[in-house]
Amino acid sequence: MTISVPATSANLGPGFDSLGLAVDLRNIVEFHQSKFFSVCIKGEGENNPRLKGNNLFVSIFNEHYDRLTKKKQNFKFTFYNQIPMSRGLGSSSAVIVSAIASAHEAAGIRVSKRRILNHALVYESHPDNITPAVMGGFNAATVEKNKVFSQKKHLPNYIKAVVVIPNKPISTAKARTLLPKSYSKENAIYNLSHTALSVAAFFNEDWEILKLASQDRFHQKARMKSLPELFSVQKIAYESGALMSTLSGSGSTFFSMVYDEDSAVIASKLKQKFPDFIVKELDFDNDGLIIER
Ligand SMILES: Nc1ncnc2c1ncn2[C@@H]1O[C@H](COP(=O)(O)OP(=O)(O)OP(=O)(O)O)[C@@H](O)[C@H]1O
Ligand SMILES: N[C@@H](CCO)C(=O)O
Repeated sequence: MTISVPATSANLGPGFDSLGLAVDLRNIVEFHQSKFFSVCIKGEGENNPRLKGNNLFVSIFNEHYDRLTKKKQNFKFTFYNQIPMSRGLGSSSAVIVSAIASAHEAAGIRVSKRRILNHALVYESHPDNITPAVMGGFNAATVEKNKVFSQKKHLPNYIKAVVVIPNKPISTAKARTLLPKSYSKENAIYNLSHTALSVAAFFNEDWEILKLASQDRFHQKARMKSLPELFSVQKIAYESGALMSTLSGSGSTFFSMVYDEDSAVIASKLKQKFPDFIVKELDFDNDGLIIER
């Protein structure tokens, strides 16, 4: 059985805890029943001894497998990880979604994507990463009574993502403590109107308005101060022709949306200016969670 889940970029500027999209960078897990429990990791996290034992995936998998089957069973898991951890590309969401989907498959229970998404909400209370991780594409999402309500837009292949991944991990939990406890009415209206405009722009494929629509007053500045090079990353991305350029999730990655034809030039300028950071040109992902039986 193979389960794969894409990386995601959340917030997209003003849409704090509500907007997100999926990019074509995946964590894949293969597993089968076995006499002994074992974990083999290839790619991101392969040198991290903490992931070899009862990691986030394994604990969520066991919780759901035990609940669904009322049985204990050992599995051999092999992970092929492409999503860098704690860089704002939704590594935790990918792991959560993958573990829940894997447990249902292992138990022989077919379940809808919507139900997997609602289970994921138990482990990550904001829906902006878990929704595109499950559904793919661009998503606007909210939570009511412990359920995710979301709308998806398929992203066309003539736009691409350019992500700049600094060598500094940022924990989401810690990055959330940097934010103000309250916002002024003026700033709340600013973010509300820019989020509304962003959603309309995505659904109408009006990419040129995103530079303006994706401005934010809730979280980016406070978080970017912990890695001030990000202000230059954003400036260079815009000078080179990016359609929008925003902190990805809680950072440290910076996400830019670009026209396909500009992608190589923008990525090469960013690589030249930030040789210590990883720069990747990525397609958007419209599939989300994929289960191969
Ligand atoms: N491949 C993995 N295997 C097991 N656990 C993982 C894996 N990737 C991430 N995690 C867990 O998720 C944590 C990182 O989650 P965190 O929310 O801080 O970052 P992120 O999801 O990468 O960023 P963001 O939510 O801003 O997009 C790690 O410390 C680890 O506990
Ligand atoms: N909306 C979340 C995304 C990171 O998981 C945040 O910015 O804290």
